[in-house]
Amino acid sequence: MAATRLMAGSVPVKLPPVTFVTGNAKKLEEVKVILGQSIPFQSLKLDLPELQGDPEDIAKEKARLAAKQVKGPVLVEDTCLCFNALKGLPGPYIKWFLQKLGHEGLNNMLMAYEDKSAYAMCIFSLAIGPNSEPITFVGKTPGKIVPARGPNDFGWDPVFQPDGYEQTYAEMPKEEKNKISHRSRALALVKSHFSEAGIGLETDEWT
Ligand SMILES: O=c1nc[nH]c2c1ncn2[C@H]1C[C@H](O)[C@@H](COP(=O)(O)OP(=O)(O)OP(=O)(O)O)O1
Ligand SMILES: [Mg+2]
Repeated sequence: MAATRLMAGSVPVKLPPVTFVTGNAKKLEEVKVILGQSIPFQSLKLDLPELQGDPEDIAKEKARLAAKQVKGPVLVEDTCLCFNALKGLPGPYIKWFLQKLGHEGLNNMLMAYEDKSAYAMCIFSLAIGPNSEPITFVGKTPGKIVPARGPNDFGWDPVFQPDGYEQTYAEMPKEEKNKISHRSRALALVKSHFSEAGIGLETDEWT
C-alpha cells in the first residue's frame, strides 16, 4: 500500500494513506480535484450518522465514527450553509432544509429579512485513529442567497452567489468554484498540516 512520509520531529514516520469518508459523490469529486497529488488518499462511501450541535463538534464526531470503522487515519467533512439573518441557521442542518424546502424554500426563508448574506463553510476533520482526538480545519466563503441560477448538479450551488462574483457557484466553471470555495479553503489548511511534517500525528495509533 502506498504510504506518505511525514516527519515527526526528526524521525520520518510512515503513514498509511488517509481515507476520505463521505456518502456524497459530488464532494468526493471536488476533493479529488482540489487535493490532486498533494496528499495520497483513498475514499470510502459511507453515510455516517451526524450528531446535532456545534458544527465543529459534528465534524469531530463524524471523524471518530469513521476512524472506528476504518481503523486507520480518516478525513471527513461537514458542510454548512449559514444565513446571517438567521444567526447562522440552517448551518449544519442545510441538507434537510434543502431536501424538504428546495431552492425556492431556502429563498423564502429570508423573505422577511433584507439581509440575504450568507456564508458557506466546510469543516474537515482528521482523526489518525479510533482513539485520538480529531482535529479540524475550517474554510469559509462569504456570499448571498439568490433565486436559483445555473445547473442543478450539486446541492445548494444554484442559490449561493459568492461575494465579488456575478455568478452563482452553479454557474461558475468548476475550476473557478474550486479556487474560492469553502471546500478548497479548508483543504488548503489540511494540505499545510500535512506538509508541516506531520505535526499532531501520533504514530502508535495505527501501528
Ligand atoms: O459545495 C457545495 N455546494 C452545494 N451543496 C453542497 C456543497 N457541499 C455540500 N453540499 C450539500 C450536500 C448536503 O445536502 C449538505 C451538506 O451536508 P453534509 O452532511 O455535509 O453532506 P452529505 O451528507 O451529503 O455528505 P457526507 O456523507 O460527507 O456527510 O450541503
Ligand atoms: Mg452528511
